[in-house]
Amino acid sequence: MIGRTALRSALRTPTSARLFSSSAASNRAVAVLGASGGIGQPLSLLLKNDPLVTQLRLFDVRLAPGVAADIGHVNTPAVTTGYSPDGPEGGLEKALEGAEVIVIPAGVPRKPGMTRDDLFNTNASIVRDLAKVAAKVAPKAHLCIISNPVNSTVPICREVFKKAGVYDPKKLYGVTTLDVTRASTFLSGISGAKPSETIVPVVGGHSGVTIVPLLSQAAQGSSVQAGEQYEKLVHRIQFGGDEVVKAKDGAGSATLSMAYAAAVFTNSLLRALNGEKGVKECAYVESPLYKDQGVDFFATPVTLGTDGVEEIHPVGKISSEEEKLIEACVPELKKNIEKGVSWCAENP
Ligand SMILES: NC(=O)c1ccc[n+]([C@@H]2O[C@H](COP(=O)([O-])OP(=O)(O)OC[C@H]3O[C@@H](n4cnc5c(N)ncnc54)[C@H](O)[C@@H]3O)[C@@H](O)[C@H]2O)c1
Ligand SMILES: O=C(O)C[C@H](O)C(=O)O
Repeated sequence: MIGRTALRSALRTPTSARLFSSSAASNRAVAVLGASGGIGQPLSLLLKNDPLVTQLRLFDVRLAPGVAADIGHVNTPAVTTGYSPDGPEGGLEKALEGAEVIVIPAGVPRKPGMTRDDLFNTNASIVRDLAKVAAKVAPKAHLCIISNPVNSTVPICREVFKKAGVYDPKKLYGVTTLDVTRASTFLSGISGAKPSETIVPVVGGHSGVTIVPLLSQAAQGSSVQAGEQYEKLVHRIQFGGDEVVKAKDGAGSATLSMAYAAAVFTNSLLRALNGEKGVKECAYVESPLYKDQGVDFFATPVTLGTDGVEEIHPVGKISSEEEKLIEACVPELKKNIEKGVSWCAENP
């Protein structure tokens, strides 16, 4: 039987070095907007367990003080406060005061038969309104966008921040870590290698054909045979979200794996902000790589530093199959980005 001390230490010991890697402690205030939702709750719990988070501000239009009261009883250092629009703690503005990292999973999820773009009409205004307050109260914060359609909601945030005169392209990220997580899981299921050692860069955007896994760059990529096995794996990575939506049968989309992925991304960002060198994650950021084709945002591996995006890495050497995947990705991504930008112009 495990003793109390051993149990306590096991509970505190990272189960995944990747998830809970830490570096020098600093004061870091992280806000989660949409904190009571399917992603927001487990994400907030994981962030409460991240030693780099010193203040955790949870905002939602419902239930956030309750979620914060619950999570606040976990005996880790992050001071946790819940904020609702008309609560005594103050609303969104109060939640964002002094926030350095803002993670946004607010918005509606898909149901079977829907595309992520079908969420645009509802989520565009939710994200725009949250971004407006962030631009006013925490203009220097790093903004990590989870709300779908990410391909469009990230450009919407850029437009809001530009209009407020506070846009810094180094501090705006679409969180695509779940695609990388899935690619690692699915490829390791085939190769037999440990998932933690199976690193697959995933580039492009975050929906269907805009998700481009670069299996040729993974050490285990050669364990996948060209042809049907390769195509099935690519399809599974590109449409992994649909797999979960179907399995949940009307009750939403990926929440737990997304919370994990966002916690990984946030921890990487915090480590970089704290001065750790060489922290790299794939993220959907404003990028020069495909701008000549009208695509302002593109996910590739990005080195993070004390000011956010430090270096955007190119796609690198890819196979002819991957070239075709990028050819399919670019026009779709362009459409999604333009949709966000023009909607913002019409709905400032
Ligand atoms: N980027 C990704 O890889 C990824 C993965 C999974 C889900 N998502 C997206 O994340 C979003 C959230 O998914 P979910 O499953 O958590 O949904 P959910 O419905 O369970 O939770 C959303 C939460 O947002 C809150 N909310 C709505 N409007 C708000 C506002 N104006 N301010 C603050 N909070 C508000 C709701 O009250 C709710 O608690 C969806 O758009 C989904 O498509 C993205
Ligand atoms: O599929 C969805 O709608 C949610 C998310 O984008 C995902 O990839 O799981």
